Amino acid sequence: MLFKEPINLNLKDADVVYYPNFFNSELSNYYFKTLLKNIEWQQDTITLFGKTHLQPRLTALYANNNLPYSYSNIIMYPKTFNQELAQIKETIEKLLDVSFTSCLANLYRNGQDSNGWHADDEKELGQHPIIASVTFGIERIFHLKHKNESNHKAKIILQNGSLLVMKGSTQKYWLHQLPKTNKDIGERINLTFRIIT
Ligand SMILES: O=C(O)CCC(=O)C(=O)O
Ligand SMILES: [Fe+2]
Repeated sequence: MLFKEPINLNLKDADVVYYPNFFNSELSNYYFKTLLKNIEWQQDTITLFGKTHLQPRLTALYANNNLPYSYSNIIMYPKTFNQELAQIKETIEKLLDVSFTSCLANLYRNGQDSNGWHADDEKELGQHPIIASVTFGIERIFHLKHKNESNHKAKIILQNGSLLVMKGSTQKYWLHQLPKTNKDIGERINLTFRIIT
């Protein structure tokens, strides 16, 4: 394991830390290939302003409890962790000294797949949610913006094998997104470990 220095984004009203090479490239490539195959990817429909759309990415929910996760009019029911997800979860838990219950996985198939502006502030995540977000595969740009102060924003490239940790008041005061890109790029897997109670 390669624990390069973490980078604190030093955002106002937030606590966001980036670990560029949390997993080395060999292990990251192994996880990418295995998870692409082993995760039971699905594409849900979401309803926004009365109109139904396919979500612009594939998702899956895993957990060590049977609690569902609901957001944007979707309710997801978890599957039990497979071996790789359990291993990744444990590695991150050792670093952060927390126990996650759940993992919401995202598969961005190409540059046209995306994740719009949102905060992960659902009730079942609690008051100050900690979210550990891992990237495998093609790197993508990640945006953050303050909900009330438009001069506070950040952009970061989430590279293969990286870990981004958002905690404290981040979800209360900030939004984040993964925008589309017109670049002809391949797949990215994102794992967001969460505590759902
Ligand atoms: O793909 C990412 O890096 C972000 C995913 C995300 O924000 C989410 O699943 O809530
Ligand atoms: Fe999110």
